[in-house]
Amino acid sequence: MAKPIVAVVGRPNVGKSTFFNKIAGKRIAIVEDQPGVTRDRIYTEVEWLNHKFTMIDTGGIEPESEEIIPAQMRRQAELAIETADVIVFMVDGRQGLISSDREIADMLRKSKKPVVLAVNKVDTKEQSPHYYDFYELGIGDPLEISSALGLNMGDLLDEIVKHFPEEGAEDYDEEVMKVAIIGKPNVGKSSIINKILGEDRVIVSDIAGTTRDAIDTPFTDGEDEYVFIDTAGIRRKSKITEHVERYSVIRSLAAIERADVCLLVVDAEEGITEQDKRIAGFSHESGKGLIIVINKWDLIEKETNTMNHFLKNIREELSFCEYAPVLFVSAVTGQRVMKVLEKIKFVSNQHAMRIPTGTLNEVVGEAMLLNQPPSDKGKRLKIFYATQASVRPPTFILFINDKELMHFSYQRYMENRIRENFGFEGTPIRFINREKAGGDK
Ligand SMILES: Nc1nc2c(ncn2[C@@H]2O[C@H](COP(=O)(O)OP(=O)(O)OP(=O)(O)O)[C@@H](O)[C@H]2O)c(=O)[nH]1
Ligand SMILES: Nc1nc2c(ncn2[C@@H]2O[C@H](COP(=O)(O)OP(=O)(O)OP(=O)(O)O)[C@@H](O)[C@H]2O)c(=O)[nH]1
Repeated sequence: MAKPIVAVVGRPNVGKSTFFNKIAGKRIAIVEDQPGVTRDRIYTEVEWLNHKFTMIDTGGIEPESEEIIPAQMRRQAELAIETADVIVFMVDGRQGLISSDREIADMLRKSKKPVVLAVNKVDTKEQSPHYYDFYELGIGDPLEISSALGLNMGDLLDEIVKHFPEEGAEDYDEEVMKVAIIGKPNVGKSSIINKILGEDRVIVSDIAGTTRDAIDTPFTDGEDEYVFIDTAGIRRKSKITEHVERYSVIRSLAAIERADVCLLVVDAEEGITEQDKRIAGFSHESGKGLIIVINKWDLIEKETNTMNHFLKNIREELSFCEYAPVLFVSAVTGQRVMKVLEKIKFVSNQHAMRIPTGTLNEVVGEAMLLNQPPSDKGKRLKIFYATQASVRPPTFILFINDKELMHFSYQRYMENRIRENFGFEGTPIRFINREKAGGDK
């Protein structure tokens, strides 16, 4: 099930960043510490009452000129409408209702997306003098909060999670391979899609009962069913160029959430950029399969080892996702483009692979014999038992004597042993360490 996305919108200065930081800084925000992952405050992972979701910050509007603000605000609201499952619309309880609030409210209402109206800067127990005015916006009951003081955050989060899609409300059948094609503008995403679709593949135009058909591209290849997620922006003929990098990253995040496998397309001439690292990092943290596609390979002058040099550089720049296969393609000449589909199918299978418990424990046991678990103050780490708890991504539970003794490097070693034995190419692997009660300590 795709993790829901929540976006916060509102005019400048109502307190969106303060709110975001409050939520992100709280204990409810879980951010795994993975070395090498570029992070900034475009998104944060939140867990509330057993609901996990991604909250995105559509970002500050540069107060360049009075005219530019409404246009940017509209763009922000549009982006939230396109990408989010629930929108938090924030207004200022001190300043009260102003015309640009109405303008955003109109857009949100028309979108029919669930919207939670947050009246911010209510720092005391007293109601905002403007409280009842906000009913005029036609978005239901306003909820008063103070982002600065962290008041009523729980009520707001309760309200947000109430609007999430039902568990199991999936867009597509289990066997459909959901693929997000991500990457910077102009790297050749649509050229690759068109090349793949151009060959003998059937584009399925009518998938009944989904609202997603306008933005996705489902197709079949023989028996195999695929869907390219959120291709509307990519395939649109006349494109509105996404000037703000943040917006294009947010769009990628939304596509990644809904996908199983991500195809990160990179321009060979440009190499890996900060933006590529950011979205690859998100794919990794979201536990998706990942394939790196170096496109425009026709433009590179090749000497001996050119490919190896590239590969080395990619591994350095994207060290946290060494598992991702790399393909060198040209959408223009068609070189190796058909390998892309093959790889998607392969990675999708790896992502969903299950290892029988017996076999897994043989490998874990052997790994412990080859390289003794670490010890501290005379106490040695013991792994009693391992089991694969879930797929997509493959997640292993290790029953151990003491969590303190499990070091990152040993976990890494275990991961490598598991990969050597079973593959898992293209997918991240997760471990959960669980102390075994009453175990032999
Ligand atoms: N009193 C009070 N002030 C707040 C509260 N939340 C935010 N502020 C203040 O409001 C101002 C604007 O807050 P920001 O979080 O930067 O607002 P924003 O909506 O992100 O603004 P942009 O980035 O310009 O879109 C800052 O001076 C905050 O300190 C609150 O709950 N109470
Ligand atoms: N030489 C060469 N040019 C390519 C290749 N793939 C794409 N291009 C060119 O690169 C430009 C951008 O290609 P698009 O497919 O539109 O890129 P995109 O990533 O979909 O771009 P956005 O939709 O803006 O994100 C076009 O002029 C393509 O003809 C390639 O493999 N080799």
